[in-house]
Amino acid sequence: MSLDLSRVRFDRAGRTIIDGVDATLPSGALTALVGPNGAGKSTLLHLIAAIERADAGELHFDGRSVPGMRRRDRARLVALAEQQAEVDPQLGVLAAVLIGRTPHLGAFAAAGEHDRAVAERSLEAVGAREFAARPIGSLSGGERQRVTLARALAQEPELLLVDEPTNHLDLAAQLTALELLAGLARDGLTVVAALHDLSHAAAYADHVIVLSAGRVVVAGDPREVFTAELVERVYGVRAQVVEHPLTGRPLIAVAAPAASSLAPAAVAEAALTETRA
Ligand SMILES: Nc1ncnc2c1ncn2[C@@H]1O[C@H](COP(=O)(O)OP(=O)(O)OP(=O)(O)O)[C@@H](O)[C@H]1O
Repeated sequence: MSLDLSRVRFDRAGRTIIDGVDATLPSGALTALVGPNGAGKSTLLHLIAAIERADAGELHFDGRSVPGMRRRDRARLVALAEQQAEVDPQLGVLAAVLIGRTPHLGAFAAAGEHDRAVAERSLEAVGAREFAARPIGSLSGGERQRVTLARALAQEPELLLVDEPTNHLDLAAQLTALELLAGLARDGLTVVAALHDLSHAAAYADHVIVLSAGRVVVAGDPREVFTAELVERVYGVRAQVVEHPLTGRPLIAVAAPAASSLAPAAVAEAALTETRA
């Protein structure tokens, strides 16, 4: 079982934003989607969730076409947690998480005891149970981020997509969120997370996909993918990959390049040129 993307292309405003992406994301694993700003990470998550429709190509999960599914079936299969989720600030946290149960409710049926229990369990999992009775609008950015993830978990999906799950979180909360995602993957959930911190991706992901300018530069085991040369080429920074003194995982140390460095657009083009070569 896997999530398979084949020649996926997406154009917007006369530009090709996702440019022929081929990728196989293993199921029951945490895949990190990394790449510079504007590489297409969020767009790719939107295409996988079928919030946006690809202009070409195919997306299959476990052999089933995700965009081709009935909306309700898809909502049971895939959940997307992203920061920009619009929620009424007056809405209580538990009620907001219960929205995640919608695909599991019968037509016109209200959430029942089971749904409430799932919502509470989801809040518990992200360490946000104590906020259950508060209005969403009263939470800090990091607290809200956790509630967004809880809502996606309450959906009980097979495929969980998370856009920048560590954003707004303090150091300990970042690690807790990543541990949670890695733990869910170990329990069988297929998790795809767009991440900016390459060391986080190296420490927690089973599989990594490096995107640049809408194309896959390289994909595979993070211990093999993250080389200094790759990081320098894709991000235009100086890099060294060393062993993390506490965990033994790869730690990607970066520094600004000399003043004569390439401009970001040239870096993206250089990354892809080398890939094609
Ligand atoms: N509605 C739109 N109209 C025009 N261009 C868009 C639109 N949505 C996204 N883009 C462009 O598509 C590209 C990819 O955007 P996307 O948000 O997927 O990148 P990202 O890798 O998630 O970036 P970031 O790390 O900054 O969040 C960017 O250049 C962006 O400006």
